[in-house]
Amino acid sequence: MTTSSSGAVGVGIIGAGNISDQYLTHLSSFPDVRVIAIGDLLEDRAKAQAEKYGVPHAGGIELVLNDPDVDIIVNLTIPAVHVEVSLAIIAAGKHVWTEKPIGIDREESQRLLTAADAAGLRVGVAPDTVLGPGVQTAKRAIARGDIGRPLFASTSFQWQGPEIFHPNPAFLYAKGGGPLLDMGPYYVSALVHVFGPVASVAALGLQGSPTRKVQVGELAGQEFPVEIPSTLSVLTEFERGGQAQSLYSTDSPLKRHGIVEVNGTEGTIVIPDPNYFGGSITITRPLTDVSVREQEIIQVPQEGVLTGRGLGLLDMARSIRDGRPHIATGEFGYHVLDTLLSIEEAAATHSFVTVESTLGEVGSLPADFDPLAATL
Ligand SMILES: NC(=O)C1=CN([C@@H]2O[C@H](COP(=O)(O)OP(=O)(O)OC[C@H]3O[C@@H](n4cnc5c(N)ncnc54)[C@H](OP(=O)(O)O)[C@@H]3O)[C@@H](O)[C@H]2O)C=CC1
Ligand SMILES: O=C1CO[C@H](CO)[C@@H](O)[C@@H]1O
Repeated sequence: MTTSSSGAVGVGIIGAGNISDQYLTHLSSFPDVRVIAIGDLLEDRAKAQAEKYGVPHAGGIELVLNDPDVDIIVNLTIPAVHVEVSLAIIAAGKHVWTEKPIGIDREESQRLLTAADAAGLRVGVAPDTVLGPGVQTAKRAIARGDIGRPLFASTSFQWQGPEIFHPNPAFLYAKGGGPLLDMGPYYVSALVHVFGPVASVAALGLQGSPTRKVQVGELAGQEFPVEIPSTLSVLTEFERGGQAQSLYSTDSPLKRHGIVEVNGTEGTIVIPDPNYFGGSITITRPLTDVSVREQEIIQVPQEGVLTGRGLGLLDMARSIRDGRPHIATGEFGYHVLDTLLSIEEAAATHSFVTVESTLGEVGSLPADFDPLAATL
């Protein structure tokens, strides 16, 4: 349970891998949180990150779980152990912020939500990129009616795959990974912010190659198995109306990703890449004078302070202190996972699959939310 009631909220991190640099960079710049401890199975890895970012305590995982000044623990482990590590965090009496996806199956993810509820602790789930000024400004514009009634979205994520930058990419092609489970959380979360919960999905999938090779780092040249479909074409229907067509592929030499376009009765809005916190937002309106074929592209000014990973945890930390709900809840993360697993099932069975979970209103971050202000 939380220990402090004023001042910065104490944060611990479990997992000192690739993405920990981004979290440490941004969390260190938010005055309302303080990273107190970092742990990893490889203690030296945690110690190196602690030294780089001035974190006072570093060592193994238990060190973070047992730190009395830590209120929230960030779970930056691989997806296959997300729930195991998150359950240990709850058992230690701390709130969890976990990287995506919340877990790799429904049953274990529900177990986490039940345990957190029983303990009166919170679960927050990445991605928090969709809380950034990019997606949130676009969401506000759509809610204002700037494109009329939203009808359908197109999203696209295609490239040759994360092994070109990640030194240990096997988990990104294992169960719980792939373009769908690894990158789908960004696109599905953005769509759910705009359209609300998903009702049903249909999909086709394929696997470009049964094995892949590490391209960079010490393991370069090592072959690893591909356990998931590496290309999926998806149709999505939303509960409150609206549809989407989405492509997820790591089988394409042509890099074209970060595409999220929402078409409405009065315009099309282009939303920035949901893997990032901000970017260009534009609206294109129907031609009124059909003799002029040049379409005007209207730039929508991005509102809010641009930061990075850790923003959702900050919203959760402030919400805990204020006694209000945070935005990136465990239930939201569960609905996203449920949707992604339903897509996998739809591809495997060549059918439409009903998404069983649902959500109430999805909260928005106010335009004046300032991560860099000290408010606690
Ligand atoms: N890399 C990226 O660009 C991004 C990654 N993410 C997400 O962040 C998470 C971590 O990814 P990333 O940092 O890239 O991965 P890394 O492989 O770099 O790091 C994974 C971490 O998980 C730890 N780990 C592995 N197995 C276990 C276990 N059984 N128990 C406890 N810890 C374990 C590793 O420990 P050890 O040091 O001992 O190997 C390491 O600290 C994933 O959920 C990913 O989806 C999110 C956004 C971007
Ligand atoms: O979440 C993520 C963000 O983007 C990367 C690719 O560019 C992914 O591989 C990673 O897991």
